[in-house]
Amino acid sequence: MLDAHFTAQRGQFNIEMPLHVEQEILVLCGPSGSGKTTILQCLSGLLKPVSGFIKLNGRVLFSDKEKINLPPRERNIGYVFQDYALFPHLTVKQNVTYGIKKDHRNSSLLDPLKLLHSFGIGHLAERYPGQISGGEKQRVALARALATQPELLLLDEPLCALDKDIRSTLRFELRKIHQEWQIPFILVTHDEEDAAVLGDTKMSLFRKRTAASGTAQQSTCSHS
Ligand SMILES: Nc1ncnc2c1ncn2[C@@H]1O[C@H](COP(=O)(O)OP(=O)(O)OP(=O)(O)O)[C@@H](O)[C@H]1O
Repeated sequence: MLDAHFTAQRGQFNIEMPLHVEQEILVLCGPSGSGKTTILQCLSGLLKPVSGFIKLNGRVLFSDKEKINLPPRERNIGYVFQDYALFPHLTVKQNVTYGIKKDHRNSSLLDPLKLLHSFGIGHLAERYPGQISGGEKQRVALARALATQPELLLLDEPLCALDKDIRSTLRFELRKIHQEWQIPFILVTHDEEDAAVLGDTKMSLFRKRTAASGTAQQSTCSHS
């Protein structure tokens, strides 16, 4: 379970974010620049919030009062980036193996090939990212993120680069993966259909101008 309430700042932009996510898919929606990526970056440890706290399954990841700010590698959070961020010089199998913690690499439970087969891409193990399609890259990125055995999975626009048919197949697969892994997912999307099909809960972000100069921006949110 994720429990968080923090504020963050990016230049003239600031946001206050209360979050409570059980084993569900929370969809974050909002216009461009409303702070969706900023929220994922704070949760994953790539950006330090200004104040507040972030707790995952009772473990404090960030707390300004307790002066705790765990680095990304100690947070146990999987992150699937918008452009998938696969290593182009590593094969599909090596990309997934990279996600497996060193002391688990010999465990049969986390066999990268088994993981690839469970995503229907076992036959692509020896190919490089430049030799596979967008939908296949998306599956590799998911397999790599889940290979770390995360307690929370963050997905930034995971389906945006894909065409309509593969998009609906992958929506269904994402829901299946979520049921199998039983961890909270936070998914950012601009797409109403993604939000409706994938989200157990939806949080909408809104931008408003706050400073007299009209340059400062603040985001607020509402749940549905
Ligand atoms: N490195 C940065 N320095 C200064 N301001 C930034 C930086 N990164 C983002 N911002 C600003 O922070 C605000 C929120 O950006 P963020 O990327 O979180 O929005 P988003 O909702 O994810 O947008 P999009 O849907 O376009 O990806 C925007 O106003 C943006 O201009």
